[in-house]
Amino acid sequence: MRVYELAKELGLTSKDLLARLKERKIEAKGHMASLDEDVVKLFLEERQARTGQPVAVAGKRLDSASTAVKTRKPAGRKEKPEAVRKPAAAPAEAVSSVITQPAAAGRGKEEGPVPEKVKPAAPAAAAEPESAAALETGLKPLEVDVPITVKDLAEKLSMRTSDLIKFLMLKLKLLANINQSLSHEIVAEVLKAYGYELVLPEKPDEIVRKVKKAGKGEQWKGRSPIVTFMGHVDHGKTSLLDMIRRTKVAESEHGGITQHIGAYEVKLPRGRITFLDTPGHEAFTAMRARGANATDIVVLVVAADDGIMPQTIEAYDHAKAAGVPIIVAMNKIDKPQANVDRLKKQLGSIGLLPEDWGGKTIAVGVSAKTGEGIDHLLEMILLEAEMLELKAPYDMEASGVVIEAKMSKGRGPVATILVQQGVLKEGDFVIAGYQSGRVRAMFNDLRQPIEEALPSQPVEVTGLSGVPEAGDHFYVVRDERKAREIVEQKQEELRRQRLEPLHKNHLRLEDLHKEIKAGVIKQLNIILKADVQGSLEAIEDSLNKIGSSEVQISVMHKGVGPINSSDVILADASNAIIIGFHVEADDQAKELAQKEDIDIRTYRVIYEIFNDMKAALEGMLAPKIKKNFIGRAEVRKVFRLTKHGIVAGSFVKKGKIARSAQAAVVRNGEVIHEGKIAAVKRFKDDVREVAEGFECGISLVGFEDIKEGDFIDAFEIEHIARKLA
Ligand SMILES: Nc1nc2c(ncn2[C@@H]2O[C@H](COP(=O)(O)OP(=O)(O)OP(=O)(O)O)[C@@H](O)[C@H]2O)c(=O)[nH]1
Repeated sequence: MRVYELAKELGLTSKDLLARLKERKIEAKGHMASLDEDVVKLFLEERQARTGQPVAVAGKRLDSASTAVKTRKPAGRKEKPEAVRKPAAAPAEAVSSVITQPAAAGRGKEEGPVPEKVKPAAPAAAAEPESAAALETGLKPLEVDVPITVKDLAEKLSMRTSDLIKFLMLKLKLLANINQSLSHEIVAEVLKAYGYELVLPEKPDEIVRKVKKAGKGEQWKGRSPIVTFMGHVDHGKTSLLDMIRRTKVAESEHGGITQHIGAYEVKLPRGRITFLDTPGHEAFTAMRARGANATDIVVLVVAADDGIMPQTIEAYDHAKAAGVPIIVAMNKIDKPQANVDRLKKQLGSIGLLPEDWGGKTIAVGVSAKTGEGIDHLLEMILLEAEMLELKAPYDMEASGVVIEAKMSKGRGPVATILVQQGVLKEGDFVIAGYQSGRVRAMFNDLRQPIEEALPSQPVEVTGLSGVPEAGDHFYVVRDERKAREIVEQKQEELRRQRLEPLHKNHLRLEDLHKEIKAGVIKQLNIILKADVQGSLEAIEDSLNKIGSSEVQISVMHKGVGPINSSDVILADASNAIIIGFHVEADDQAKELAQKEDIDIRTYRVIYEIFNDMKAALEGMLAPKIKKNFIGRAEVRKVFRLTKHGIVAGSFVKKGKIARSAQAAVVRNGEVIHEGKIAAVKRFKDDVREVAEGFECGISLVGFEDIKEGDFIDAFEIEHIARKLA
């Protein structure tokens, strides 16, 4: 862990922390200096003594089995289900907080968990209590592979299916049929009511990975840094990568034009660098969300003639969320319009003040056209890499991540993979995502056949049974029979996942208090989108005032414009809530948010945001009103009728438009009006609602400025009972 990271964790500036280190005669050269694990532990323990905050570090791993320092992963909720994560720290309520149906919010503790007529019978396969954690909660562990259908769960609990359905309906307010599959959160809730604690069986992958986890006995050696370029469109990522490849790879002993495999290595006198050619920050975050942390350093490319643009900030936030060090490449300095000073000032304004201006960010002027500054940039990358002291175990079976994969006509499935640990050898049997196979041939980035690939080395492999996905993990399995078994089980798992269970993974404001109480989160992550820059600042200012020593709001990303899918992906990866002020989510984002279960809240008034967030943080009450989207109509023609005033001749594109609903008028992605619907008409008749695919006339109360091309979104307002702490 480095000085600035620990400082951030402790809520200090790097300068303050350096001063404290100095007081204790602990040597640290600057904010980038690496700290001894014992030092980190010391500071964290002191904090614990002071504040009671556990000795845990957000998002960072302290790699040592010996130290008592625990790791907390901010985005880890998805991978680690409540019940297995920490039964002792996540008691009853934490589990019950994750039920999808908002109606469940009104459930009180006083309601007994076991329905009157549904008496639990002894389960068929209850395991013996094995852990001290289990003893504390008084629940018996029961292994259930989730998702599981209602029918199978009933069988497991030796109860009648109809009784389980009744229980789900009465107690969890879930309507489920017997073939409905239930997510682990719901299963955990059911089990708890019957005196059991959900224990998930180990996944085949995990078993193998556990065996493969590098131990102390392994031989750890240095490895080269893996670098990703990110930035605004057209700022020159591809050109820079090309320039580096042309000048550096072609210069190397092999010469000639190189083959593009989505990643390549550059050899320099001081060391090697692996460049990943990912298509953008969304891919970067999507990979990270799947646990494929394939990047050590991000180079943020900003064109010096254009300056910082929305996607620059987006890329920066994605890199920041990943906790990856950032180097800025100020590109296109050959252009007469390039203004490096202006760019440095802008960088300062977003928290990336360059070193030569007194800041901490390495910012290098480059030109992908003339090659100026490229050597310096590479040098800086290597310098940063040295600070990171990147290491990997070598003498073990290889594992890593798939960068890209495709089906080749002549060669079958071809995957570019990045070895992260161990040495991959020709003939190794590998599992990659849902595919497996023996490595038939391997090629380096120059398309030369090789027999071995070392950590940090990108290679193209052939021989897999099918095409894996980018971000999939791969690993070598010695026992081929076992490997096939694992792949079969994984495919079965995939099949079950596709059953799309009723589930809930992400944080909703309503759950916040319980999560805080359970010690699961201490920070409410927010992604903020607004129609204008001024509002962003005002909202962030007011949000910053809410936090207490116990809980805080952290704005992970903010930007002007509609909520897009990149925001949703970031929210997914960082377990954030999205807040829109005078903006709506675009269709893609809405769909993705629904799929990933991301909470998107839109507001018209700043103090409502403030109030909701404050209430949420205090854990006093859930927001009282919830807007449920029910449909969208596109305005095709606007009429004026003598009796009814302005009527929007519309076509219902999605869902339905109901007379009783609340309406929002959306123009160019921005909400310009919200209010009641006055009437919905089919031809001349007033109707209660109009369904998808039909035309209708809509008039709104107190709003006549409707235009062709506007959208009218209909919402049903749901009142949710207040919950007290
Ligand atoms: N003059 C000048 N032009 C550059 C430089 N770098 C890139 N360009 C030009 O800028 C344009 C965009 O460059 P790309 O490399 O495609 O930009 P990109 O960031 O990869 O763009 P996307 O992949 O679309 O996100 C191209 O026309 C390049 O020729 C540079 O240093 N100087």
